[in-house]
Amino acid sequence: MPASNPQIKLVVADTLSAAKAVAQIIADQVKVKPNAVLGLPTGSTPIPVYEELVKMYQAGLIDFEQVRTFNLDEYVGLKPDHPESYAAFMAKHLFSKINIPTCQTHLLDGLTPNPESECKAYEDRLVKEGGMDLLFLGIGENGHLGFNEPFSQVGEGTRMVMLTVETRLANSRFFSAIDQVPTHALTMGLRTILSSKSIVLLAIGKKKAKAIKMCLEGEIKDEWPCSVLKGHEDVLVVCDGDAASGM
Ligand SMILES: N[C@@H]1[C@@H](O)[C@H](O)[C@@H](COP(=O)(O)O)O[C@@H]1O
Repeated sequence: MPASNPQIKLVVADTLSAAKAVAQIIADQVKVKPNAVLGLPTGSTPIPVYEELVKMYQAGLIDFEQVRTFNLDEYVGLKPDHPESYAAFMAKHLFSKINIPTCQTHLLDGLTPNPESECKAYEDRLVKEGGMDLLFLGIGENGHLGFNEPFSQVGEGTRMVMLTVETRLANSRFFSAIDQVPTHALTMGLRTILSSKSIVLLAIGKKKAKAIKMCLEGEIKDEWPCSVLKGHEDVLVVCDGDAASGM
């Protein structure tokens, strides 16, 4: 199925093959550049990719010793050991199972008393490390990238944002009730996302079909943050048939 924007490449595969394809892209990047800087997402979509990377590591097919990572986002107000913090998610699904030194994994501090300086320091650290070589993205049902909700601006960097009710509702499946879902988050901005040298986005399931359509087709629209990817020259979107069914 060709993408209407010739700059964005699209691959449609079954769910497991899609996750394996993304893991292979990450492994290939690390093979070419052992100290690659990777941008990483959370959510349910990346879990099979992280499982695949762990298997590759255990089989001696990938070495994370020199890799550096920057996570896309973090909830405000959750302690790093809260099971739904993104710090805990990354430790559980990836970092505790591979040989990456902790000092090379970067996450925004959701407990910071000064979000502005925390976000600026995060951007500065990313620049100091040479910027992202490869950013792996998931996507929200409303087209959010990281926590850049609809009407985020393309010029925005890492910052604190308020979450939409629909995002809190979508993510409430991980919490005991919607009022337990944080109202704010720290997130890389769309400008930060677009600064990555290459981007691979994985989308699985019918609920992502509209967002994927807006990502690949038509103009860049403020209501659909994912549509800004049309402005980047090296984006690969990997989908299952359901996520690609809107096109
Ligand atoms: N901040 C994250 C996003 O980075 C992620 O892409 C999205 C989709 O999650 P899932 O893969 O569970 O659908 O969820 C959260 O809101």
